[in-house]
Amino acid sequence: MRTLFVGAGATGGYFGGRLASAGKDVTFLVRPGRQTVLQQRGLRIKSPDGETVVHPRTVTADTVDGAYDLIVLAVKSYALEQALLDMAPAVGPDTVIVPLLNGMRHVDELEGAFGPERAWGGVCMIQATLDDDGDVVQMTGLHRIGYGPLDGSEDPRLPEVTSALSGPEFDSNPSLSIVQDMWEKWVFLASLGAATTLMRGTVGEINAAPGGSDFGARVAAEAMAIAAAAGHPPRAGAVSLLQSNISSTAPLTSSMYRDLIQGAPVEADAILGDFVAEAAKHDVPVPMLSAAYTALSIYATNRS
Ligand SMILES: NC(=O)C1=CN([C@@H]2O[C@H](COP(=O)(O)OP(=O)(O)OC[C@H]3O[C@@H](n4cnc5c(N)ncnc54)[C@H](OP(=O)(O)O)[C@@H]3O)[C@@H](O)[C@H]2O)C=CC1
Ligand SMILES: CC(C)(CO)C(=O)C(=O)O
Repeated sequence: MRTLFVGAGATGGYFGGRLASAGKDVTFLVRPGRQTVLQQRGLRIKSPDGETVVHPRTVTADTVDGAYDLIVLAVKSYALEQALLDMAPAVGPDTVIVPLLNGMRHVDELEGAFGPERAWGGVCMIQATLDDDGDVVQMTGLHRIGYGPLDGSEDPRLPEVTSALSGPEFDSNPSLSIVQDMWEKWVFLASLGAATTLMRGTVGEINAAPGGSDFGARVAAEAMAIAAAAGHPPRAGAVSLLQSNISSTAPLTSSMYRDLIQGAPVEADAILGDFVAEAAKHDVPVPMLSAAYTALSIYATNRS
């Protein structure tokens, strides 16, 4: 399958780079600055297991070369609007689009732009970032991608998409319950994101501080209550994953926390703003999550 990754940052660069390295037909839609870095240094992935470099095919918005079978969307929520315009020439009648963004708002935007027959759901679990050289750094051994049709149907394109997104180097999961998977990921990330950004520390640091473990447990309980009220109560596996991570003593972070401490833009509206709004819709009290959203909104205003 001719596959286009939109964005070659931490997530797109990691999963697309691994697939390119495994010989899959992968192209990256990038902006000119990123294209120069990839041309000069290659796409380097630094992981706990070592370093890999690939020299992938890239296009920019003005050189998109026709329709792709599969598009993996890997930009931040605040870059979505422009990315949807830039990728439009790559969308054909049978294109499948798999987003890796956190939150849920991009689902409506994708369906609105390209139709429900092309917009699928997607999630990724990884802790990754770009370093000062523009190399992708995978910080832990976690690397999993999930995808599937939003209506949970056995779409005939699923086996081919699965094959296109499967490489030897990461876990790849086709799913017939992708909306539930995305909600569970949202609960997980909103909890980790709210806790780490409000407390300005890693999960391990929070749990080592007085009151920290109680705080983490309250944040997680609020997040699970929102999902339950919205009709997506986390399943047992998701509950235990969240509970074990939020009470961890390890230096776990979230992409939003890493962005915050680097002074970069944060996805506060898409990850916490929409989540808090969902709570209000269902009259679920969420004082901890609201406080985290307020704090991030102040940060966002002050940096603009
Ligand atoms: N990092 C992580 O550990 C995880 C992140 N996520 C989620 O994945 C999503 C992507 O995050 P992440 O990969 O970390 O973000 P990054 O900022 O690392 O990468 C995003 C990339 O998108 C590129 N981009 C933005 N607009 C366009 C455009 N119009 N055309 C082409 N490229 C564009 C940026 O390029 P440029 O260099 O030009 O700015 C940047 O390299 C987010 O929603 C995040 O929450 C999910 C799980 C884990
Ligand atoms: C919580 C985590 C690390 C899981 O992939 C994540 O999605 C993020 O930090 O954006």
